[in-house]
Amino acid sequence: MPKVLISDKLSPAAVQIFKDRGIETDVKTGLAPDELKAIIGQYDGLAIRSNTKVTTEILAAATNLKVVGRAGIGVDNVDVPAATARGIVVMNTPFGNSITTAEHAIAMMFALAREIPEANASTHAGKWEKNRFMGVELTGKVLGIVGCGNIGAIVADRAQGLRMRVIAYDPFLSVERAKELNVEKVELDELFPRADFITLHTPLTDATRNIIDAKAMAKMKKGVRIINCARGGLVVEEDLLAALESGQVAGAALDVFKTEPAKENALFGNPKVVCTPHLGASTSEAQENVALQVAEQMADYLLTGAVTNALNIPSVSAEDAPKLRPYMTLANQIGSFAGQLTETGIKDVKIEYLGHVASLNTKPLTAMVLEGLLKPMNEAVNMVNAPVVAKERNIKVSEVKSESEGDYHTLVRLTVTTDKRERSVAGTLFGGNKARVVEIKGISIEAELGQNMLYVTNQDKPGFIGALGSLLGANGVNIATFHLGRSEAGGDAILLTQVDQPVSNDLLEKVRALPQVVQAKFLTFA
Ligand SMILES: NC(=O)C1=CN([C@@H]2O[C@H](COP(=O)(O)OP(=O)(O)OC[C@H]3O[C@@H](n4cnc5c(N)ncnc54)[C@H](O)[C@@H]3O)[C@@H](O)[C@H]2O)C=CC1
Ligand SMILES: O=C(O)CCC(=O)C(=O)O
Repeated sequence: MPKVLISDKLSPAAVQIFKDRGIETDVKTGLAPDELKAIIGQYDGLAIRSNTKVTTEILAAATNLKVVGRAGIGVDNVDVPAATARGIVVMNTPFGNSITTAEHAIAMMFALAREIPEANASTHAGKWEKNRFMGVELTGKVLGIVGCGNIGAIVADRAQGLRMRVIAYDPFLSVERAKELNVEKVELDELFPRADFITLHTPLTDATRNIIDAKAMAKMKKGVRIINCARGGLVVEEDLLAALESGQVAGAALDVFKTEPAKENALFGNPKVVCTPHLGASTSEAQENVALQVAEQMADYLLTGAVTNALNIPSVSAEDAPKLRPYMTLANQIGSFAGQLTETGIKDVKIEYLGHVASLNTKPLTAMVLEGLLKPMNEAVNMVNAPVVAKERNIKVSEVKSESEGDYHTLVRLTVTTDKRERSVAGTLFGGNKARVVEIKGISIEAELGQNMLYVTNQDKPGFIGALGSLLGANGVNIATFHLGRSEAGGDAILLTQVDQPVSNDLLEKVRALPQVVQAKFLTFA
């Protein structure tokens, strides 16, 4: 039974889902990194929010971990490349808290415009400072959105409801989408001087880190107000403090900070700064959504292999998973077949998807082919890290897809080019779900790959089959199935036989010594 650790505060709905699906679940929040490191090895899944830092060290200790599920959007607290390298799926819940976070940004904008937190504190203190607080109206003001994805788009919609004019900077926002959202797509240098309010909704990446620094703030309209409900690292906090002090920036509302939990910060105590402790996603609705979603997604992956909202592996929906499953076996087998025969560096991998298979999502199948191909060279390879391992080894991987059928209704052909040769193997599904190899090196054959297989290439000459059968029999190896193919009478021939016992190296040498044999190899399949 898979075991999951929930290491951040998640709605109890998540525990219930794991339990209902037969997954043992421990909830241990507030663990120090060393405490997490000490226990993570026991778990197949780790469900987190933003507190837990899933670092390289934690991942190195996570010897059984298969999936990290982020109940939320940003995964900057997870070392995704390190997880990928270890074959661990990282998934998030990309929509569950977007409305809630957009609402928080709007709330922060109001709080800034009307100085609500300061006015609140002053009134509670019995000061009745009616003349101290003079706000600004939002109607007719320009809102500049930096990052117009899911949350940015909801903010745009709500701001338009408030009769604001919305402009957006997002290099990946298409002109059509901008039109649909009724926002004006602009460059960052145009947004800065035009916006009365600027709200940030990008992920934290190398391109967005410190996007709001002294230089950027100098380009802004004097008296601009800045809202950050995305990530602390987007804003240079010292530069913001200076701009607040000079009056260039009239106010800032921050839900996120460079260092979190933010117990100390130079901006704290500044009356122009409104702060919340990373509450963007904190509504009961959003937390219920993300907890349910992450638990379902993790359970699906651990129990069925279905992948949803993964950041480092192609998604396979629960609906597609059963259709793809027999192809996954086939893809892995042909990959493994070629991998076990490959003894020199691979330069190029071509995977052809022909007929019915071409109509499916082939990305996971390519990952499975690569897993099979690379595993003989690297035991730690799996479907998640295989494409990365291939890239690291400078292996060029290409897919060719054609839905038109040839001799087979559906066919997957793998061609591997090494420094020395090109090798190809192709397979199909019989009866809709039985994987069969139907072509090796362009020679037709029809074979089911069992656990122990002997593969021989030979010259098509009389006497070979009898000699091989006698040799195997004399060495206590029983033949279970026997498949032959040849290019032409008397030409190149191949033999693939399933045997009930493993073939020892000594016996392989004897097979290789038979006069007609060119190559003999013992292959194993899961
Ligand atoms: N405060 C909180 O509690 C929460 C914060 N977040 C943060 O909000 C961020 C945005 O979330 P979503 O809108 O759901 O993500 P999203 O992926 O839908 O949108 C992000 C947008 O940023 C754009 N972008 C990427 N690089 C950019 C760049 N260099 N300059 C300008 N735009 C760029 C993308 O094209 C995309 O449209 C998350 O990455 C997360 O860090 C999300 C949820 C809750
Ligand atoms: O889980 C949380 O409270 C933070 C949410 C968040 O920052 C995100 O989803 O990116």
